[in-house]
Amino acid sequence: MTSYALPAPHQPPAAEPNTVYTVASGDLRPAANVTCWPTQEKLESDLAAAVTDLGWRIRRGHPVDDAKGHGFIDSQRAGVEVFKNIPRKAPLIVVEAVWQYSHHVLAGLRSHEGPILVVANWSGEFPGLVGLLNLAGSLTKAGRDYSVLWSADFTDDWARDGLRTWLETGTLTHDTSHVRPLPPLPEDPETELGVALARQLREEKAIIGVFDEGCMGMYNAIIDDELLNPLGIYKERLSQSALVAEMNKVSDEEAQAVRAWLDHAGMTFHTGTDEATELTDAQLLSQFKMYIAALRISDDFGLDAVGIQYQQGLKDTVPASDLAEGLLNNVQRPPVFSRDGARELYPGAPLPHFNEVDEGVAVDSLVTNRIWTAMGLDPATTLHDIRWGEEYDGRFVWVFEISGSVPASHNGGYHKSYSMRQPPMFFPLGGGTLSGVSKPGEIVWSRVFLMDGRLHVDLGRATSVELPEEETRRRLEATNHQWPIMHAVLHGVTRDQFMARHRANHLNVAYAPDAATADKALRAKAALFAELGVEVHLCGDVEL
Ligand SMILES: C[C@H](O)[C@@H](O)[C@@H](O)C(=O)CO
Repeated sequence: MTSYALPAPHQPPAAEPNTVYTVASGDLRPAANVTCWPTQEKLESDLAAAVTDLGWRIRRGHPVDDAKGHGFIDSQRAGVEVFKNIPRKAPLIVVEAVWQYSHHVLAGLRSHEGPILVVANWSGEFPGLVGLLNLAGSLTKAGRDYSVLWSADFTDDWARDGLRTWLETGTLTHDTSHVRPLPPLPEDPETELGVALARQLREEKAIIGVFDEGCMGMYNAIIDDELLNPLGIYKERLSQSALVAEMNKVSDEEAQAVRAWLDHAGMTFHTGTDEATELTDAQLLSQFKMYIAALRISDDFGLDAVGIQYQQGLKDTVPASDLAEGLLNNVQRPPVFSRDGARELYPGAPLPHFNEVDEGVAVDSLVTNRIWTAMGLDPATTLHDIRWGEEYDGRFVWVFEISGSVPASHNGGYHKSYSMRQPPMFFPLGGGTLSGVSKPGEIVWSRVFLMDGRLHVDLGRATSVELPEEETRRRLEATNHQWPIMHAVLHGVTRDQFMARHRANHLNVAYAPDAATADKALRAKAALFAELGVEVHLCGDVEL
């Protein structure tokens, strides 16, 4: 008999027959959880109706907290506790109408032994589809099997059939026949360029600056050094507090000069005076200080790309990082000098910025910057959230909409770009966006992701299309009108194929002047990644 205080083994409850358990992962920010809760309730009741009609019972795995005003799992700890009371082998549905932090549920999902389904409502109102895609990417990285499903309200046959299949078999497979492995590439100038740039990267190495790794539970967005370093890419781990310290050293005059440059370039700032709900001149001044500080620290550390987490910690300290991020990603941007004024920093070039410190985006932005620059193209690149989409005029047109900024060239220049206050529920201290409607044109889209312990990249082609002003407005109002939007038509990939395959909430986009050049740039990118040992997948109609 031991005298030690042995913990009593935990006994999860046994699964009940014909019962499906549900959990809902939320944001960390109470304002977001409370605001989004009615929409989540509606999705949960739609789903429950469908599950019940199929002859199953639904049981919520955790109660609604009346004092908090919502029923979301709002921290990793809360998730760990919830999963203690969920039968290990029961079928489990993660239900998401909102942007959620995957790490709230990842610990529980990793050790869950029953089938897992992640569902979201096909709606732009809140980033629920974005939440689903992040969890899918995170589970893929974790090597945990799961299925996914989406529907406007779970009354349609497609969703009900899918639900039935998952309930009966524990798995749901979608058509992903649009994905194929990279065939041998032709020996041409694009392949030569991709291979040469890959070798340069591996030999000469690059450094990405990461201001506080691991944003909003995005486990999929952290690439281990062991997988990153063989590409020639190394992380410089930086603290957001150093960024604030550096911001405090920037003078008001320097920040005002950035504002004056942008005013002169024709950018519109929608300002007011109420700090709580409007964009103010003071918020903007702080954002320009961040832009200057980020460049100075990047110069100090010799960075080739930089990412600012912002959404934890910094969101309670200074206004949004987005405006700085959009500026960094553009070729034409307000000049910034070293502290002694002697040198312009990164003159005439973007410093690729990866929003939300998504390291898959970091790798992608870095190589895109190099390929596009070498080809003499505009290297401005950005990530977008895969937010939502609907048919327009017989085509499925995606709403790609990142939560705050794109390089101005994507909007057709600063004179077509505007800045609006970030939504208070996510951004208590405000700050402006760098928004606009992405110009029509040919694009290459891509996503670097982790699967089976390896790096992969999906590559495809798309067209950014122009929609009538009224339809653009409708789409903005149906989502976040403050954020930059791209109307994207993917080449040879249906809505459901894309949703089924994509392993992240983000994708990268870069423009080319015409279709033939976009195909060439994609080819160079494929060659570069293949040379680096990244597994390349071509998605949809891709001309090699
Ligand atoms: C402000 C929100 O938290 C956003 O950051 C979120 O919707 C995302 O963009 C996730 O990619």
